[in-house]
Amino acid sequence: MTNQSTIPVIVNGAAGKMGREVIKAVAQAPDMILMGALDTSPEHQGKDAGELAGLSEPLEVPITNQLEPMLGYVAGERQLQPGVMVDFTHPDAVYDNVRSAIAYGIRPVVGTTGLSPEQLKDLADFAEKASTGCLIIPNFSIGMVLLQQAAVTASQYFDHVEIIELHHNQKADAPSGTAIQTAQLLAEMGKAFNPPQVEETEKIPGARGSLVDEGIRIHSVRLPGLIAHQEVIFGAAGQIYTLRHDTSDRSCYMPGVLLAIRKINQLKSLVYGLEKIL
Ligand SMILES: NC(=O)C1=CN([C@@H]2O[C@H](COP(=O)(O)OP(=O)(O)OC[C@H]3O[C@@H](n4cnc5c(N)ncnc54)[C@H](OP(=O)(O)O)[C@@H]3O)[C@@H](O)[C@H]2O)C=CC1
Ligand SMILES: O=C(O)C1=N[C@H](C(=O)O)C[C@H](O)C1
Repeated sequence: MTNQSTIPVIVNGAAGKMGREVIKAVAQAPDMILMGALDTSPEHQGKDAGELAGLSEPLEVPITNQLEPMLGYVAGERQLQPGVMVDFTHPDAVYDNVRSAIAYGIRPVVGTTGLSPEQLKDLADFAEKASTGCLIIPNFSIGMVLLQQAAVTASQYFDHVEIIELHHNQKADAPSGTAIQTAQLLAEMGKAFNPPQVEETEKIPGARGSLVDEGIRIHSVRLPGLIAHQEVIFGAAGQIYTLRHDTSDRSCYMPGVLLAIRKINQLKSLVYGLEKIL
């Protein structure tokens, strides 16, 4: 049953690991309706999004790869709230998807990682000009927001820190979007970390991980059996302080995704990070 406060949602990447979770969460949300399910994978075209997501009843929403007609269809719906596109696709696709959605007046809620700083800046300019909300959220779990807050606090007292992120081996991008965001948050503290203690030589390139903001290093592990995990390790004379977040099920991201869908119509520009809308 829909009414004027119902939010129409398109899920992009609907056949993927995250897309299927989002389909289930949206289908169960009383204030949302799934209006479109997009995915480019040929083997899933035409399948019912609900059945693919493991729901007991079909949602009568077939998977399609036709992004622009879908955006136009939802943009033309005048009896409901403005449309939202949730994107969990691929680092190579997300930039174009977001531009297209904004061009149609559909608000993007983006979980896909791997956007470059230049792409992020360009999308921020585009959203600003269109006066359209756009949420880019590297990690939708509350546990990661809390870990990052604890890391920012610890960084006031520790000068040495390294980040290890561990993920399943189907992940396309490295380092993870979350690790990059964590390093950025620490870098915003305005100090240089890890002052060199000796002259280091990497005997094998990459042995010391990737050097990102303000001297912070990120190490990426990819293994079957993992889902998504991150450690931020602070060191000082005689002590180690380790923060760790582990996910055991992708449902952990759904409260954050639903919150973003509900909040995005209050925004008129691009906002980066779940912590900004909590
Ligand atoms: N922000 C967060 O909290 C989280 C973010 N992520 C991120 O979300 C993204 C997706 O992750 P995950 O679900 O695990 O990945 P999957 O590979 O399981 O799913 C992605 C799906 O998108 C499809 N796809 C690829 N390109 C397009 C396109 N142009 N248009 C529509 N569909 C497309 C893929 O099809 P095919 O397989 O045929 O390529 C696949 O079905 C990653 O960037 C990941 O890092 C993941 C978890 C949490
Ligand atoms: O690919 C994943 O799985 C995840 N990707 C995001 C990232 O790159 O940070 C979020 C989470 O780590 C899971």
